Amino acid sequence: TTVAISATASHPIPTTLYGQMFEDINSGDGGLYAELLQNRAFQQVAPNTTAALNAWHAIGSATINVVADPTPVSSALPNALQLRVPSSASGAVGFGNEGYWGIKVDSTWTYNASFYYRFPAASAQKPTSTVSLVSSSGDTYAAASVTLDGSQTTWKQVFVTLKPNANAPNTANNFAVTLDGASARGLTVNFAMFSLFPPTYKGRANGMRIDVATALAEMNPSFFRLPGGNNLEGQSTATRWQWNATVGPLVDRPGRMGDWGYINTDGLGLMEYLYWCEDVGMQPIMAVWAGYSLDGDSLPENELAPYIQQAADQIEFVIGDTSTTYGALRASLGRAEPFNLTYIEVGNEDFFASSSYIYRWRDFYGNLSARYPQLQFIATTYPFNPILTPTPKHYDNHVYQTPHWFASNSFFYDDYERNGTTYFEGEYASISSNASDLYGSAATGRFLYPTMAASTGEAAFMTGLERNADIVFAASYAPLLQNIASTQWTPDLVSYDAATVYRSTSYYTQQLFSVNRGDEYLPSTLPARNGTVFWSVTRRNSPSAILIKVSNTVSTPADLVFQLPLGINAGSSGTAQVLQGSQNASNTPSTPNAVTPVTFTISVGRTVNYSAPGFSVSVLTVPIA
Ligand SMILES: [NH3+][C@H]1C[C@H](O)[C@@H](O)[C@@H]1CO
Repeated sequence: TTVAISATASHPIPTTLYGQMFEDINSGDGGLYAELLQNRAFQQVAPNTTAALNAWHAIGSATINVVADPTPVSSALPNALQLRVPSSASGAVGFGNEGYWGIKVDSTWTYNASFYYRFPAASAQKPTSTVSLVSSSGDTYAAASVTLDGSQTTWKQVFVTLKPNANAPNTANNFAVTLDGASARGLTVNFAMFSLFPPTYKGRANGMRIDVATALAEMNPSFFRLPGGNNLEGQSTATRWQWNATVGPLVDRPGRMGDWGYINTDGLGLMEYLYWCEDVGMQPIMAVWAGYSLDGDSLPENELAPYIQQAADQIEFVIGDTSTTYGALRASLGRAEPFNLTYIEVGNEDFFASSSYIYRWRDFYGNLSARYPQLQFIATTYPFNPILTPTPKHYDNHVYQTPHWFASNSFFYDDYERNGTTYFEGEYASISSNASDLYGSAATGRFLYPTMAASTGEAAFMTGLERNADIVFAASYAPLLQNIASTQWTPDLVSYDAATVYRSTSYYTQQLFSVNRGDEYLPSTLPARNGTVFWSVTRRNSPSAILIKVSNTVSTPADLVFQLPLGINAGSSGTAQVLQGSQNASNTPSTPNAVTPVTFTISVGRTVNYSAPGFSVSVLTVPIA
């Protein structure tokens, strides 16, 4: 196939074209958010239940129980862990936390631990507690002593640093707090708001896990959609995500039952998201809750006002100057300067509640755009179905489909009317080989991890996003992250356990496109709409180059001859970065590097001759003078 490349760009590649969709779907707690202790503050649990002790266990003859403390550490955290030492105790007594399905012990790290304690009944005792990192088989990697003062009947926070003396061979390790039983007989001590942090990405306080954050940053993302997805919406109005519950001291954050079946600590809150965006160089695409929750309830129009106000307050917190109420709150939390914000997403997937969105959009958009005319608002129903007023300038399209669908819909946006509307392809992924059961199990075709069929299908679709980037301003694969020990949705772009990050074939696909996006689109001979090989050509300003992306979605190699535009001064060689594997090849925890990009030199003349291997994603870089 010969592909003639035009010298005249048709449209710029928006700087926002590639980014990330985030929500806590085992992606925040136990994932990107670096807190190592699970159920660290006994949030949203019923006292005196076994479930309240999730991830905690007693050590020695101690008994532990989650109690509703009569004088709680804060109104947000009513529960405490109560340790009772039997009168006959001897040896170590206390409790441990297993982390998020394990704790990585790294001897190069300094861990920061903290907790609150108080004695419900004053005691003359001043027992020494040992705070430690121990293997489940009893090896102590790090330990520090903290005296617990029996006269302390009100809450006192203590801090220790832990420096392991060795790397643990695996993640079967616990955080532990113990007393010497013999010297603590009969004592009762209450504890609250534990925390154990490793070093964080860019050293940010209350920040992100370095290895996961690094994998995400290495995609060169330009935006970060937050806080969801379904996890914005709540199973009910009462359990929706509320920005104001996620900012301020951790001890004041109540947490919430997330929409993926587990409690969110909200330690990763709005301010942490915004600092994260800055640390990586992304702009937020920030969602506001818009009156619909996943139980199917839409608020009636006459009840929207307080929620519109809460959304306005959320925006004020982000961009208000310090003379505003919530700009001042932000300043009081250490950040006087407003954050960068352009895009607001109004709700999530409101095609599930299109009829109420007619008034919900009208009122949320109407109020918020009047207050913040400089912001861009994104609607989440199907484009122009139903008709919304005022007419949205932007829509968020989502699609979960088969590899074949993606390869067959590379021209999805070519047929879109050019009427001033621009589109956010906010969630897309090849998730199953079974078109008639997309959301089924692995047994019926669901992908547990992306495969090369999935990734080349996505890449074919992405060449279409670049060709139509005059109306597509942003695109992101979803979901972004999963903890393989507790998964809510597959496949995901990046997977991890307590020790290791696994980059999928779709991760490398996203990375190849995002890192090599170029600045303007160069039209070229169109691929066949119903073909199997797809390409996109862009020009990059600095360093000056022509970038040719190719996806081959079938097993037979594709011989391509790219005719460089006349008048450009290409050198005699370029590079090819190629991700290639068999149809079902996949990077998994057992085969983490089955398919990784390789780079090699290609010869360049008036043409670039390239044979795209079967099931491959390629980026050809042709430097131009
Ligand atoms: N059902 C998907 C659509 C929703 O917006 C996300 O939360 C889910 C996983 O990406």
